[in-house]
Amino acid sequence: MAGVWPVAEIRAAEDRVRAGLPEGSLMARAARAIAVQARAMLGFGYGARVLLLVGSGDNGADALYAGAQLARRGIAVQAVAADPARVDGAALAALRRAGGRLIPLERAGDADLIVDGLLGIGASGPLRGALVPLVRHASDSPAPVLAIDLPSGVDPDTGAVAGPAVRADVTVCMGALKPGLLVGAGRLHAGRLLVVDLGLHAELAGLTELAQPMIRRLDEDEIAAALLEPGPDDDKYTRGVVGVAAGSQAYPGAAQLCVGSARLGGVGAVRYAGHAAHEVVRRWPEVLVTETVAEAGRVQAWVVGPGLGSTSDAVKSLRGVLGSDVPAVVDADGLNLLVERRQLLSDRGAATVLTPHDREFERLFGPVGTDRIAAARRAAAESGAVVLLKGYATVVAEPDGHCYLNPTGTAALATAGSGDVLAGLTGSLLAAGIQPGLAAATAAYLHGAAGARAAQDGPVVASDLLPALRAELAALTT
Ligand SMILES: NC(=O)C1=CN([C@@H]2O[C@H](COP(=O)(O)OP(=O)(O)OC[C@H]3O[C@@H](n4cnc5c(N)ncnc54)[C@H](OP(=O)(O)O)[C@@H]3O)[C@@H](O)[C@H]2O)[C@@H](O)CC1
Ligand SMILES: [K+]
Repeated sequence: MAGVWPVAEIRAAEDRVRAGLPEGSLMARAARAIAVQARAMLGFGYGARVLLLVGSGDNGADALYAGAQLARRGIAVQAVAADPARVDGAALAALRRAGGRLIPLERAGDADLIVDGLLGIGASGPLRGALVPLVRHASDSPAPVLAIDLPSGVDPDTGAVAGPAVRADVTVCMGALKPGLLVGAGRLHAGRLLVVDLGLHAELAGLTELAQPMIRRLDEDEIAAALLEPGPDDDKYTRGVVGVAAGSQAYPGAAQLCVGSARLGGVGAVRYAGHAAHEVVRRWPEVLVTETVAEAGRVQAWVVGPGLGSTSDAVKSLRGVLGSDVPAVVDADGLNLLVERRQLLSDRGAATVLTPHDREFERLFGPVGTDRIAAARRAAAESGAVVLLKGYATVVAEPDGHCYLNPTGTAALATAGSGDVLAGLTGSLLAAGIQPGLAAATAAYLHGAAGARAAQDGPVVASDLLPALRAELAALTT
């Protein structure tokens, strides 16, 4: 598990660590790690050309010290400063002693690697002044880009990109993950992430005095551990039964997709309740079908909403599910019906997971804005539900403020029916007994990984996600 830390907490931990170490030693470690990664990206040494983009803070100093190490290895290092009058003097002197040079942008030659040391966690607001042409230069160059700590132009806490921003191939992150590397546009700009251990984690854990960091990124091992494998004594009821109230005469496909993924999350059986029963059974003969939620019998969790429509029967299904005493996932039309029926949520005793995309979120909770983590947390606190805010990097927030940032996913998942698959899978993980926040985060992870797997074979449609999900689950649990 990786903790993800807001800038204020990273600063506080950094101050404590720094206090116990000789002056400059953290920066020396940072520079060493950057130089090692730069050489790995260059693939060769002598004669290679590196261009450093240097800002006026410590991010720029990191770049200059790393550049000095590269220059000592025979690499031709040029540095361009956003403001030559404000670069770190000692770091520039170190670069010069090693043979590197500070030059104006107009004289920068072709480079084999660009190092972005313009802004790190000291960034605030959109890029100003002289930084803009430097970022443009990096975008226009064919050279790969290594960003130090954070791609410049990305907000460290939210991942928002409000103007020009560096698009990195690799980001060497100092000390601890920041939210901006994992969420919003920042995830796209960061490229491959490497974290340099600067000894901050013990301090960060101590600072919060929490068993878990408030924001986490799940890794593959945790996902595998969350997927409870059935034991030899399990029957279809001990493994959990999930109910699906989705689809309608107009949208039977949503029911098929939602049921299709609900079958895969480790449950013993799926019950379907709705007007697409005929289509569901034709596609999935093992599913137990009824017309209404009331007739469906006992389940351990429900999914309600995909393709449900807005008829009086749709409202009945929603009421039936939310009136039950088992966990429920509400998606799509279910979310839209909730807008006028919020008391259905507040009256609930069991857990609820809401899975909105941005427009559905806005109808229920107001605009998402640029801080997706804050938006999901606000909605979770307000509704008392786990909120899974879909996006290129999905955010799952629990009512007490704990969050998961999903590391998997691809733009290929933005396709019709993809959300039906995610909702069904989330419901079956809930029915299998996984805690609501973890179930939602696990479903987002598997859905994203399945999307990436399916995309390897060409353009993805939602039906392709079902075999890809099976393959993903098999790869994780065997
Ligand atoms: N974490 C750790 O343990 C370690 C961290 N280390 C490193 O330190 C970095 C943080 O350094 P930092 O605090 O000096 O801030 P940094 O990001 O260089 O920027 C400050 C400058 O940017 C400017 N500026 C701000 N916004 C701007 C904008 N939108 N557009 C234009 N300019 C803008 C701002 O200008 P001002 O507002 O003052 O006019 C100021 O001059 C961190 O990311 C990591 O690389 C490692 O060395 C070792 C251990
Ligand atoms: K940077």
